[in-house]
Amino acid sequence: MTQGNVLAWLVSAGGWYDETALDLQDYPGMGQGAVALRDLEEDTPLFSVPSSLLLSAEHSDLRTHLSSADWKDLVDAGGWTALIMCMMWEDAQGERSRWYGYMRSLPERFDTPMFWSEDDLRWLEGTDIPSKVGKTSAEETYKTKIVPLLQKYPEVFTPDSSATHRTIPHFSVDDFHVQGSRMLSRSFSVPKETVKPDPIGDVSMQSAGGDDSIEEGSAAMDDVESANGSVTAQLVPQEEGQDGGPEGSHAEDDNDEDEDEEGDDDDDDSEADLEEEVMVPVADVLNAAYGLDNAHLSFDDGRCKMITTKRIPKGEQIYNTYGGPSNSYLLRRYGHIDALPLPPVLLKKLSPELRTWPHGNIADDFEISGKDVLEAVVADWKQTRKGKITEEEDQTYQNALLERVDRWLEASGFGDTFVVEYDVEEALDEMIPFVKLLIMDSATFQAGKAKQKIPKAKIEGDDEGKRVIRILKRVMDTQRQGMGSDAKASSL
Ligand SMILES: C[S@@+](CC[C@H](N)C(=O)[O-])C[C@H]1O[C@@H](n2cnc3c(N)ncnc32)[C@H](O)[C@@H]1O
Repeated sequence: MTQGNVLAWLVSAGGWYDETALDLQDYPGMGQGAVALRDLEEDTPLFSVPSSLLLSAEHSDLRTHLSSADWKDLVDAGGWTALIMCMMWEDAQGERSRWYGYMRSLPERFDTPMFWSEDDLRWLEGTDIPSKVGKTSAEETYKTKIVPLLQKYPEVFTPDSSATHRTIPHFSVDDFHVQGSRMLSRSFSVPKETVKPDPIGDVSMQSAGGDDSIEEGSAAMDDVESANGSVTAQLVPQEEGQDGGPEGSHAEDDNDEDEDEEGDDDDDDSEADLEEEVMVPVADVLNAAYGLDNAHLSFDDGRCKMITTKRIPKGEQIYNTYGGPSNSYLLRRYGHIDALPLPPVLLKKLSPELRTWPHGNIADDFEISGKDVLEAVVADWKQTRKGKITEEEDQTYQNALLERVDRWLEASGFGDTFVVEYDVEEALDEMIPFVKLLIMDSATFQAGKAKQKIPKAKIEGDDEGKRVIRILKRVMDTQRQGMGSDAKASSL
């Protein structure tokens, strides 16, 4: 089945779409997308998907084939492991799966860095992307959580003879990556009540997991309260830079940000406990580009409904929103970037050579780790001492810095990563006090500690101010050098 007739499948499975309003077609560089077949006014319903067709760990019948304990283990593996396993299983069910037509429409190949060669990945060095791809941790999850189940339940995990639509072997590690990537680039986060255990399927009551036991990742899509009170969902990150994915379970990385989406971080309980990661058939055929969204998915009356949010002239593409994330996020999860004309106010901030290609993504950012700042402070200190430092002095200095880092983490309300956007003010408001705290003399540090104070984000023209600027410049230079050397290495 092609994506074109996933619409026909939707109707046959109990969904609805307005065949006078939209169809699917290929868009160069984007894959398939939806096109308006006539002028569409704002608030025009395009299609609706009953909640029973949302593909979630709760809705899949897989759990009825495992013992309660094994299902619970799978769910407790965190993140999206259970859903990815269910997707592998549903795909291998062939015609027996309720989602057969949908599964057949999903891509098997992706352009995301997860599938790049080592050589190509070198182009990303100096960015935060390689550390977040998490291929190794995904494969570890596959080995420790998936393989034991495949071995224990060989009949359950034998593909049906009708499941011939795949080129990648069912239940292989490649399948795990493919389903994980499908999920990363297409899943929605919906209110948990939308995905109650299957209302029409034959899910048994033996699940040990139950609704609340599914660990959620932070949302791939954001749920917000719409004007009419229904809950809406976007294919987006909850907040900029908070990314990751199925990968605690599947693929992403081991860093803090991703722990959220992996569901490993239970501290952030409120959203996670209320939301469930699901695949919403057909809603995920819509592409997105910054500022072009003209339709939105909402949940109302037990159905997901795609509705236009603007007038869409006949022949125009119908876009959802992925929430306007940065290009690094887009590339990692979706395999593409937004390269739109940058507004003059941002262009002015770029160096002349960057202005020669005046395109980009206004949500772009990059991360500077506290460790990089620390290293710049140490390098600056060594330079001012002209290298005349004993090992003992070095140790004492580094220990003092660590105490200050602890103080920063306790008292500043900020973390140990600084996110720099086009508007650098916010990052500087965090980095300047951090650097000042690291370089201040011991008496001032102790006095500030006693008064529970953190330095202000203000630079004076005195020696301290000059030193702060020198250190920040060093941090930026180091970042830039990292990128330059990657490009050189890659072109060899
Ligand atoms: C939710 S799916 C949309 C349907 C997809 N085009 C397809 O053919 O299945 C998201 C994927 O569509 C593609 N895509 C979406 N928006 C895009 C854009 N603005 N530019 C390039 N590719 C885009 C990316 O491959 C992304 O991973």
